[in-house]
Amino acid sequence: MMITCFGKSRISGKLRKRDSSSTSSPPRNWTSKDDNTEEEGSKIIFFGGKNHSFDLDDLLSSSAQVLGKGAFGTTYKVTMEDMSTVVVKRLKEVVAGRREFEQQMEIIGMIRHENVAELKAYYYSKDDKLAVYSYYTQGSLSQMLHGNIGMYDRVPLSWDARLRIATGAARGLAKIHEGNNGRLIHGNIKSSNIFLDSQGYGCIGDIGLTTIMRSLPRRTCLTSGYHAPEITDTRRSTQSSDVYSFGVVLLELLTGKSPASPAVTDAEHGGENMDLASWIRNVVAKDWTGEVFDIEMLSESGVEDEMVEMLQIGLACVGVKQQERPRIAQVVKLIQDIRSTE
Ligand SMILES: Nc1ncnc2c1ncn2[C@@H]1O[C@H](COP(=O)(O)OP(=O)(O)OP(=O)(O)O)[C@@H](O)[C@H]1O
Repeated sequence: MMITCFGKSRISGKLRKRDSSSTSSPPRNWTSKDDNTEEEGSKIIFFGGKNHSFDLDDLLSSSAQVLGKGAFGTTYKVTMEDMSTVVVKRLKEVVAGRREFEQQMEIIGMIRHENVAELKAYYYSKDDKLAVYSYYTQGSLSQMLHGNIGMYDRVPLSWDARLRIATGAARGLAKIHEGNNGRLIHGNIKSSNIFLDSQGYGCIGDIGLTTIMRSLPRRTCLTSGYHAPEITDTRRSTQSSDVYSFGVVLLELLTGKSPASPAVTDAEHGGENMDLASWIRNVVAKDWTGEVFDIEMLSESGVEDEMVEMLQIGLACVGVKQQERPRIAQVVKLIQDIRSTE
């Protein structure tokens, strides 16, 4: 194995062939030791200086647990021998060639911000594409808002906690939009891609994959509740469509409702399912604003004005006309102004 250190090390190594049975949940070694398929020129690329706590062999021989399967592949929590933990995303449906894939990863790898999940390393071979991220122990915002219902009690999220999550996530997205000379987009902002740091601020994960992956089916976009109405090809997402998706997350934080959930119905339209943004526009137009907020926060006193301010920011973000949506830097400022101490 050859290691060269130029701030970012390139380590040549072998990636054992993908193991299609690696989707079981119990911790296990996720590649088979005796499968030594090697592809010439394939190497794992690390970011962030030469002090890596693991290399490719460590990664491949570690226990992995499936965290979930998303549109872009399977996500594993990998625990190394030294007990450090990373998240490895095994990407499927990559449509970019090696060069475009590497260029995109280089752009993402440059982003270092406390509210953005760090891309630690990536790997590209004909059969396998991996992205390695830092692991967030507290799970995603989606799990916090909607998880584990019926199994055991969720910890309710206070308004303060939600405000912090929104503040951090907005800062993270603003940093992402500064990437690639101000042209970088995320393309898949949603609550399962937002995590919490140790102080409870939101952090954005899964950066920059959308443009190198196959476009999501139109139906998925229509039913997810997160995609801006103008998006017909997710590879052509824009910063403005990111702002729309971020607005949906704000509305999700305020209402506690999942944008993809059929629980969002409109009685006046015969109980028809409608997306979260449309439902809230409807309710607000009828001047029933107070009724949209998550009942979990109803017992908190003196916060309704702040929630109404956030609702206005969310509604501006989910504007149907792209040109009327604010830029994310403006959204950061508006959210910070809700409470000047944040
Ligand atoms: N860095 C991370 N730390 C902790 N949990 C993570 C991390 N990245 C992803 N997860 C969790 O792993 C699970 C699977 O994630 P994955 O990204 O594959 O799917 P998704 O978020 O549901 O959909 P999509 O592929 O569209 O992003 C989700 O519950 C997600 O919140």
